[in-house]
Amino acid sequence: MASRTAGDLNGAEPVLTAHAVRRAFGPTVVLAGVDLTIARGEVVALLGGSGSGKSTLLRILAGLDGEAGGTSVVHGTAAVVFQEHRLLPWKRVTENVGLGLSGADGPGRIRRALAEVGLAERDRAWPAELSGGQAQRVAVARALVREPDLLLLDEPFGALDALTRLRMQILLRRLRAEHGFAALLVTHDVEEALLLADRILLLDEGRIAAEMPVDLGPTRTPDDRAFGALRRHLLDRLGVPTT
Ligand SMILES: Nc1ncnc2c1ncn2[C@@H]1O[C@H](COP(=O)(O)OP(=O)(O)OP(=O)(O)O)[C@@H](O)[C@H]1O
Repeated sequence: MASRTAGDLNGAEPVLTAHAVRRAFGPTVVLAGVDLTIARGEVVALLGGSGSGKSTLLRILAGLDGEAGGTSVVHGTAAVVFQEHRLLPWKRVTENVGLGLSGADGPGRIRRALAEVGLAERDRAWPAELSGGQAQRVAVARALVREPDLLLLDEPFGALDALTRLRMQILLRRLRAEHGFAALLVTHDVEEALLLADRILLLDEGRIAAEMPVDLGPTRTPDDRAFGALRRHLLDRLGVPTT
């Protein structure tokens, strides 16, 4: 594990700074004081056991939880993608992507965002006519169209089959290379974290319990030896036996 803390970026400009984030539900303390900084353009994966508070933290950082303690600031625009696509069933794809978007360049931006996720031809479709993977790509387009500085991703591919999931991971990697957005990716999946992240954080007992840089380069694959070593290390840290 790296010696620096999750709040120290070695001088890089932050896109998100959160300090002493706390959240309890009744007597149960879920987040006991989380410090977190994400640099502009950095992808950070947040791993942790079921119920460790990952989604709770993401909702707080997205400004969706008014009850939390501490401070959290996004320096720019953030957009959220959840595990469920959350498209409005009574609006067509193009209207869903453009929801809340104003300005004369709106239609052009919507077209570009849909093209980037490979769905330019489905702009007139209704959500019910899409596959799970297509609907999730629309959700990604709806986030992209806002030209976010920070994407907050809560298990965005968790409900998809393995092949679609892999396609979405590759898509996200390409979009990130093209747009340079930062992201916080909540995931259960150690391989997904290693494929996509520059840095991995482990949430445990309401705090960032460990932090690990992922120095694998942009074209990493699970077949790389270094990838395998990091994978074993992380699973070990999460208490999952690998033999
Ligand atoms: N609105 C709520 N009211 C009461 N308890 C809640 C609420 N939201 C979350 N919790 C509790 O907070 C804890 C953390 O939940 P959270 O969904 O953040 O975990 P998680 O790490 O995202 O889990 P998973 O990986 O299983 O999705 C759980 O014990 C959950 O029951």
